[in-house]
Amino acid sequence: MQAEAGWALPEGALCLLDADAMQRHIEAAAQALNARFAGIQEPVLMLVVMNGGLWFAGQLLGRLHFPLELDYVHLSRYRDTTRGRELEWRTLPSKSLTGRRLLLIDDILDQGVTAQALVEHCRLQAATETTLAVMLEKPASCRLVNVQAQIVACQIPDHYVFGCGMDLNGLLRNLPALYYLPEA
Ligand SMILES: O=P(O)(O)OC[C@H]1O[C@H](OP(=O)(O)OP(=O)(O)O)[C@H](O)[C@@H]1O
Ligand code: HPA
Repeated sequence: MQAEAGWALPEGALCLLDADAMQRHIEAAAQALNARFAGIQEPVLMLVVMNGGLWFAGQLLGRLHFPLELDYVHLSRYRDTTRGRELEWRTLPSKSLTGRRLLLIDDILDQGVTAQALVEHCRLQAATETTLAVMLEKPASCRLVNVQAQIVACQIPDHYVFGCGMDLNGLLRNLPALYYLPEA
């Protein structure tokens, strides 16, 4: 099966959301963020959760109309597999979070372990306020811990998804649409 010239999808891969649908969901999320931060004076510190949050953050950036600074954090649980394991902190933000209004940008809220650890880190660093924005949210029944996203671009069923910044065994993050393998 071929998504577009040059991209060979794995056998059995199905499209969950095409590129146009993804852009519509991202536009709606950008509008929700613009409404949430309308009129702020102090810049929001936007923290991209690498690697998966990079694509969503890139899609959002040109659509956000409030003052912001950009930084990133790198956490990893899946490490080129489709199963979450222990959380590894790879890179902490370079800017101080103390007293800052934070906007965390991640690709997906799945079991919630990554997001919960990050939100807790921000709380311990005495951030003034933390907003978690995710591109995709799986059903609450997937969560191992209690954590909520304030902005969700799109709700999806419980499949391992890839494309739009998310990998399948380390690859295919550059697909502009969202795919899944029914048996994975
Ligand atoms: O809700 P959870 O079950 O904790 O999973 C969500 C996290 O898992 C993925 O990161 P991953 O460990 O795959 O690293 P990556 O972003 O570099 O692919 C994804 O980008 C989220 O950060
Ligand atoms: N796809 C890609 N990365 C992920 C997923 C997923 O479904 N869940 C957690 N990290």
